Amino acid sequence: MSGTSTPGGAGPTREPFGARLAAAMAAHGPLCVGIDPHASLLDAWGLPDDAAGLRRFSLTVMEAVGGLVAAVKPQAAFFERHGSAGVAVLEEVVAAGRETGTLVVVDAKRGDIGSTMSAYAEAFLRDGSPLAGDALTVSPYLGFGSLDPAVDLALSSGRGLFVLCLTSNKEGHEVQHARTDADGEAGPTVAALMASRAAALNAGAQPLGSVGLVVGATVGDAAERTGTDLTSVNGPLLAPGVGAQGAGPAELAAVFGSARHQVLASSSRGVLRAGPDVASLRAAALLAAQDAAAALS
Ligand SMILES: O=c1ccn([C@@H]2O[C@H](COP(=O)(O)O)[C@@H](O)[C@H]2O)c(=O)[nH]1
Repeated sequence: MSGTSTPGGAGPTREPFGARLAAAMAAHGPLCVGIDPHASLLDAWGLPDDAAGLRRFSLTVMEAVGGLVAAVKPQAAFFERHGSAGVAVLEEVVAAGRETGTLVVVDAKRGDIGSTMSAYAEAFLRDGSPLAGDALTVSPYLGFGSLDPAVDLALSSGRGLFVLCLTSNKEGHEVQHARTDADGEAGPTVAALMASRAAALNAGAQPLGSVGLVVGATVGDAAERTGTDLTSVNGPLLAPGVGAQGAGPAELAAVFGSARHQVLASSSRGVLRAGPDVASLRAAALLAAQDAAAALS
């Protein structure tokens, strides 16, 4: 992560995440490459399913796409399944993002009661923590307010959040399309409420706020059906589901409509299957970035 020291040694300062992401998307296109070292991908790359294989895989992806795309998104689960040695590799990926000037969204989907959320925030959003990238995915299903410690630390450290809103999986609607209760009356849907909470935090930010949402590229007309106003969020929209989950340029354009300029499309397996050859990975990432840019322009 880029940062400069403030005069007087008050610690690093950096542009807000929303501004840094907008600049990265303008420079490299609206693509995030997911780093999801599935056991099957390690095998396909001729690597062992252990921490050494994980490290070779992840650093090869960083060699291929570092400095080339707007962001990378390591999926924490695939690192955690290798224990502490895997978490150490995740730390190396975060450091490689910083060194190559590529934004790192740590996809850990953390969410808990506020007192515990503070500890997650310190792990993933605090200056000096080896797991702190540029942004973190968080789950608001203990209530949006339970995320306050993460919101506070993200905003004060120039980092960002992506709050789950309309996820790409087929089961998400059970929770996200449900109606909330507002003083005994049917209130907005859960997704619409999450979006309005993010919008409140991003009010007035230019060019984009730092509290984004996760909205899958696979969700069709769900934003419209749930009354979720994506444009008013004034923050980035992380759109997984591109590639392996079946979404492509047509789906990106249809799902996001007038909010398309806020979108950071995300593809993991769709790019990673081109490996282990670095040039092939790079070509796959560039093609995905061009497709996303054309769909979202
Ligand atoms: O709604 C969501 C939220 C997160 N994800 C994550 O994105 C990647 C998708 O990987 P692909 O290989 O491109 O399918 C993965 O890490 C998911 O956990 C999501 O898919 N949907």
